[in-house]
Amino acid sequence: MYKLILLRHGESVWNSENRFTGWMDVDLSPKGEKEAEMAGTLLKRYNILYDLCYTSFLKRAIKTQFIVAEKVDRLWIPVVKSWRLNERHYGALQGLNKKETALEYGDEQVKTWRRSFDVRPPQISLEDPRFPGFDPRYAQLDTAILPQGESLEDTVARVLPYWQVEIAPQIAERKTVLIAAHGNSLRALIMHLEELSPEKIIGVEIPTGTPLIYELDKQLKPVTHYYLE
Ligand SMILES: O=C(O)[C@@H](CO)OP(=O)(O)O
Repeated sequence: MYKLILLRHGESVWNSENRFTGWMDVDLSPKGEKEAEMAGTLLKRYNILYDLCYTSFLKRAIKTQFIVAEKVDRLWIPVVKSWRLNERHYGALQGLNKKETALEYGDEQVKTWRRSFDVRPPQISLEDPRFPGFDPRYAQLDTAILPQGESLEDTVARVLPYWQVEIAPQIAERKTVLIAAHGNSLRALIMHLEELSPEKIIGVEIPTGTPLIYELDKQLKPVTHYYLE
């Protein structure tokens, strides 16, 4: 059996303030740090050791995996970072309070922006300071591929090639992989792993800082999955 650990970062400061976050590089809240520690404690308790870690370019995920690695005393494990594991880019919604946005645009509209498969949030312009082209961490990338606001479908389109080309071959070599990422980049991956329809993925929510274990067969199809608690 092949094992994969999916871990959404611990609660961020903007999670606690109920703000759309996306590619904004928001730190963990004190509660989020505790959640990350707990995730490490659980992996240790169940003796689920990993050989390789993938994370995003965003500090809430990077710090989460670091705290976990410290807890399981595996700070030496290789960590590979990729922008492709970043959270879904929330466009012009980034920074707004979700409740206030619902009061202004209605619950249905906000639900559509948050959970529909193919509806993009309002886009940011190329001049907007939130455009990733201004951020040195994306300087190596062609600006044409940098998002101005993504749907889940767009997120799947950038996460999936990374899974197929980089991560899946490592698992096939019997490495246990930890992916420390984000609510929607992990939903994108789960949608692929479980072959979920756009209707089915709407109902999938991933809690912060809780290890989700997938046991996979030789074809890397899920046999079972469960959260550690
Ligand atoms: O704000 C965000 O970036 C995400 C994750 O916190 O929010 P949502 O769950 O609404 O997609």
